[in-house]
Amino acid sequence: MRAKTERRRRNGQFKLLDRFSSLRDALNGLGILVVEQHNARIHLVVATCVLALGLLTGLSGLEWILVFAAIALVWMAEAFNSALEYLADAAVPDTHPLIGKAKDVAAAGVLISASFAVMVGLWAFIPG
Ligand SMILES: Nc1ncnc2c1ncn2[C@@H]1O[C@H](COP(=O)(O)OP(=O)(O)OP(=O)(O)O)[C@@H](O)[C@H]1O
Repeated sequence: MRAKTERRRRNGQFKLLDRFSSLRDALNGLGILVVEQHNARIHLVVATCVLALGLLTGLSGLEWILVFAAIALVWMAEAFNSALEYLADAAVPDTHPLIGKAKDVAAAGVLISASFAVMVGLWAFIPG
Protein backbone atom coordinates (compact mmCIF):
# COMPACT_ATOMS: atom_id res chain seq x y z
CA MET A 1 0.00 0.00 0.00
CA ARG A 2 2.74 2.47 1.01
CA ALA A 3 4.87 1.37 -1.96
CA LYS A 4 1.99 2.20 -4.30
CA THR A 5 1.63 5.72 -2.84
CA GLU A 6 5.38 6.27 -3.01
CA ARG A 7 5.53 5.11 -6.62
CA ARG A 8 2.79 7.55 -7.59
CA ARG A 9 4.51 10.43 -5.79
CA ARG A 10 7.88 9.74 -7.43
CA ASN A 11 6.47 9.42 -10.93
CA GLY A 12 4.53 12.65 -10.70
CA GLN A 13 3.48 12.60 -14.35
CA PHE A 14 -0.01 12.21 -15.79
CA LYS A 15 -0.88 8.62 -16.60
CA LEU A 16 -4.29 7.60 -17.91
CA LEU A 17 -3.97 4.22 -16.18
CA ASP A 18 -3.43 5.97 -12.83
CA ARG A 19 -6.57 8.05 -13.42
CA PHE A 20 -8.59 4.87 -14.01
CA SER A 21 -7.02 3.43 -10.88
CA SER A 22 -8.19 6.52 -8.91
CA LEU A 23 -11.69 6.13 -10.33
CA ARG A 24 -11.66 2.46 -9.26
CA ASP A 25 -10.56 3.51 -5.74
CA ALA A 26 -13.41 6.04 -5.55
CA LEU A 27 -15.96 3.45 -6.68
CA ASN A 28 -14.51 1.06 -4.10
CA GLY A 29 -15.10 3.80 -1.49
CA LEU A 30 -18.71 4.09 -2.63
CA GLY A 31 -19.07 0.34 -2.20
CA ILE A 32 -17.57 0.49 1.31
CA LEU A 33 -20.03 3.25 2.20
CA VAL A 34 -23.06 1.24 1.08
CA VAL A 35 -21.89 -2.07 2.56
CA GLU A 36 -20.57 -0.83 5.91
CA GLN A 37 -22.52 2.32 6.78
CA HIS A 38 -26.15 1.94 7.87
CA ASN A 39 -26.88 5.62 7.19
CA ALA A 40 -25.59 5.32 3.62
CA ARG A 41 -28.03 2.49 2.99
CA ILE A 42 -30.84 4.68 4.31
CA HIS A 43 -29.68 7.49 1.96
CA LEU A 44 -29.70 5.00 -0.93
CA VAL A 45 -33.27 3.91 -0.26
CA VAL A 46 -34.48 7.49 0.25
CA ALA A 47 -32.67 8.77 -2.88
CA THR A 48 -34.12 5.92 -4.98
CA CYS A 49 -37.65 6.68 -3.71
CA VAL A 50 -37.21 10.42 -4.34
CA LEU A 51 -35.95 9.85 -7.89
CA ALA A 52 -38.84 7.45 -8.61
CA LEU A 53 -41.33 9.95 -7.19
CA GLY A 54 -39.75 12.68 -9.30
CA LEU A 55 -40.23 10.60 -12.44
CA LEU A 56 -43.83 9.83 -11.49
CA THR A 57 -44.80 13.41 -10.67
CA GLY A 58 -42.77 15.05 -13.46
CA LEU A 59 -40.54 17.62 -11.78
CA SER A 60 -39.46 20.81 -13.51
CA GLY A 61 -35.87 21.37 -14.62
CA LEU A 62 -35.06 23.53 -11.59
CA GLU A 63 -36.67 21.00 -9.25
CA TRP A 64 -34.55 18.18 -10.71
CA ILE A 65 -31.38 20.27 -10.35
CA LEU A 66 -32.10 20.98 -6.68
CA VAL A 67 -33.14 17.38 -5.96
CA PHE A 68 -29.88 16.07 -7.53
CA ALA A 69 -27.87 18.73 -5.67
CA ALA A 70 -29.49 17.75 -2.36
CA ILE A 71 -28.83 14.04 -2.93
CA ALA A 72 -25.21 14.72 -3.91
CA LEU A 73 -24.71 16.95 -0.88
CA VAL A 74 -26.01 14.27 1.51
CA TRP A 75 -23.78 11.59 -0.07
CA MET A 76 -20.74 13.88 0.07
CA ALA A 77 -21.36 14.68 3.73
CA GLU A 78 -21.88 10.99 4.56
CA ALA A 79 -18.69 10.04 2.69
CA PHE A 80 -16.58 12.64 4.53
CA ASN A 81 -18.22 11.73 7.85
CA SER A 82 -17.46 8.04 7.35
CA ALA A 83 -13.90 8.74 6.16
CA LEU A 84 -13.30 10.80 9.29
CA GLU A 85 -14.70 7.99 11.47
CA TYR A 86 -12.39 5.41 9.84
CA LEU A 87 -9.38 7.73 10.22
CA ALA A 88 -10.21 8.56 13.82
CA ASP A 89 -10.69 4.91 14.77
CA ALA A 90 -7.40 3.96 13.09
CA ALA A 91 -5.42 6.85 14.59
CA VAL A 92 -6.88 6.79 18.11
CA PRO A 93 -8.36 3.39 19.03
CA ASP A 94 -9.12 4.52 22.62
CA THR A 95 -11.82 7.01 23.50
CA HIS A 96 -10.69 10.63 23.46
CA PRO A 97 -12.84 13.74 24.00
CA LEU A 98 -11.48 15.38 20.84
CA ILE A 99 -12.28 12.30 18.74
CA GLY A 100 -15.79 12.45 20.16
CA LYS A 101 -16.03 16.13 19.19
CA ALA A 102 -14.61 15.48 15.72
CA LYS A 103 -17.13 12.72 15.07
CA ASP A 104 -20.02 14.80 16.39
CA VAL A 105 -19.04 17.79 14.22
CA ALA A 106 -18.74 15.53 11.16
CA ALA A 107 -22.17 14.07 11.97
CA ALA A 108 -23.50 17.64 12.20
CA GLY A 109 -22.38 18.10 8.58
CA VAL A 110 -24.57 15.16 7.57
CA LEU A 111 -27.48 16.59 9.58
CA ILE A 112 -27.14 19.98 7.86
CA SER A 113 -27.10 18.41 4.38
CA ALA A 114 -30.03 16.11 5.25
CA SER A 115 -32.03 19.10 6.53
CA PHE A 116 -31.40 20.90 3.25
CA ALA A 117 -32.52 17.77 1.38
CA VAL A 118 -35.76 17.64 3.38
CA MET A 119 -36.46 21.31 2.56
CA VAL A 120 -35.82 20.68 -1.14
CA GLY A 121 -38.09 17.63 -1.02
CA LEU A 122 -40.92 19.59 0.59
CA TRP A 123 -40.51 22.40 -1.94
CA ALA A 124 -40.37 20.07 -4.94
CA PHE A 125 -43.07 17.56 -4.03
CA ILE A 126 -45.67 19.46 -2.02
CA PRO A 127 -47.90 21.40 -4.39
CA GLY A 128 -48.67 25.04 -3.80
N1 LIG B 1 -12.96 7.29 20.15
C1 LIG B 1 -13.96 8.01 20.64
N2 LIG B 1 -13.74 8.87 21.65
C2 LIG B 1 -14.74 9.59 22.18
N3 LIG B 1 -16.03 9.56 21.76
C3 LIG B 1 -16.31 8.72 20.75
C4 LIG B 1 -15.29 7.90 20.16
N4 LIG B 1 -15.87 7.16 19.18
C5 LIG B 1 -17.16 7.51 19.18
N5 LIG B 1 -17.43 8.45 20.10
C6 LIG B 1 -18.75 9.08 20.36
O1 LIG B 1 -19.77 8.20 19.96
C7 LIG B 1 -20.52 8.74 18.87
C8 LIG B 1 -20.83 7.65 17.89
O2 LIG B 1 -19.62 7.21 17.32
P1 LIG B 1 -19.51 6.03 16.28
O3 LIG B 1 -18.11 5.89 15.84
O4 LIG B 1 -20.20 4.82 16.84
O5 LIG B 1 -20.33 6.60 15.12
P2 LIG B 1 -21.65 6.05 14.49
O6 LIG B 1 -22.70 5.84 15.53
O7 LIG B 1 -21.26 4.92 13.65
O8 LIG B 1 -21.98 7.33 13.67
P3 LIG B 1 -22.75 7.43 12.33
O9 LIG B 1 -24.16 7.08 12.71
O10 LIG B 1 -22.57 8.87 11.92
O11 LIG B 1 -22.10 6.48 11.38
C9 LIG B 1 -19.63 9.85 18.30
O12 LIG B 1 -20.36 10.85 17.65
C10 LIG B 1 -18.92 10.34 19.52
O13 LIG B 1 -19.74 11.24 20.23
